[in-house]
Amino acid sequence: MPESGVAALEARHLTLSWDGEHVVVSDASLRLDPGEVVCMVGKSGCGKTTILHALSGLTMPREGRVLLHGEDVTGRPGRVSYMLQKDLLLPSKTIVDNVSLPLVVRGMPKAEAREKAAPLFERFGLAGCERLWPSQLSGGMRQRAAFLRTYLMGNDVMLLDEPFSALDALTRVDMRDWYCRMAKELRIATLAITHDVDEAVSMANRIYVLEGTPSAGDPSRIRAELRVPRGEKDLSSAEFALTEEFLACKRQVLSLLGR
Ligand SMILES: Nc1ncnc2c1ncn2[C@@H]1O[C@H](COP(=O)(O)OP(=O)(O)OP(=O)(O)O)[C@@H](O)[C@H]1O
Repeated sequence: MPESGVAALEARHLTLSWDGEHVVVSDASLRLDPGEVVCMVGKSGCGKTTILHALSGLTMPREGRVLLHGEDVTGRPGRVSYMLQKDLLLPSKTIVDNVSLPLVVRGMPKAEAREKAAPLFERFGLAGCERLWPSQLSGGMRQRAAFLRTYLMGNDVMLLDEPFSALDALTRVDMRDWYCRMAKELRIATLAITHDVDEAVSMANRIYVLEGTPSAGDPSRIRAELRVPRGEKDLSSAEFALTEEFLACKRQVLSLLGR
């Protein structure tokens, strides 16, 4: 159940447009509670990334507000952690310098930033990788480094744009499990965009389904908010994906998407 207290991140009645004229997303309200993983699915071009931009403060909504732990952060970037589709690690920096970059950019001396990042390497499955170059890591390890850098960027709210899409199928399954465990332990509230319905249902506590075709003048809105019936057993995402409950929920999402 959503917690009754203040949401980690809340969007109230967002109406979004790129040019101030054409509405891409209309009246979208959503919330993330501390420590929960929420996914957002919808057809290509329906406005998922547009919503993440507004939630991250990179763009100003035409209408509506964004609240971070109850504080109005509408149009104020740098308050939540936002990870783009590509890992974008800088090839000329070691992993420790890549992940501590957000702290250095904010003015922290390099040595102090490295010290702050160091204890998290183990938790992010990167122990021993501090001095390696991005090219020496596998795709999954690079993605872990990107998660750690994103985590150091802000606070306990992560916005992820298709975080696992560049990984091979098996690595993706492992990474979903790892991410969900790690996010639960660190109480990171996550909103992840994915095109993969299996991924959404296997990872999320809740799923927002978007509908609409803004390019055809039909602004997107949140069609449904589904609670994923994960049960009390604390199954990993891979284990949950083998249950009847998973299949029933997947059918429901696919039907809402018109498939
Ligand atoms: N920088 C931009 N300037 C103008 N229009 C944009 C910009 N970015 C996106 N759009 C338009 O806004 C609409 C929503 O795009 P958005 O990228 O948010 O969709 P999406 O659901 O994330 O798509 P996908 O799943 O393909 O990544 C599209 O019609 C797109 O062409």
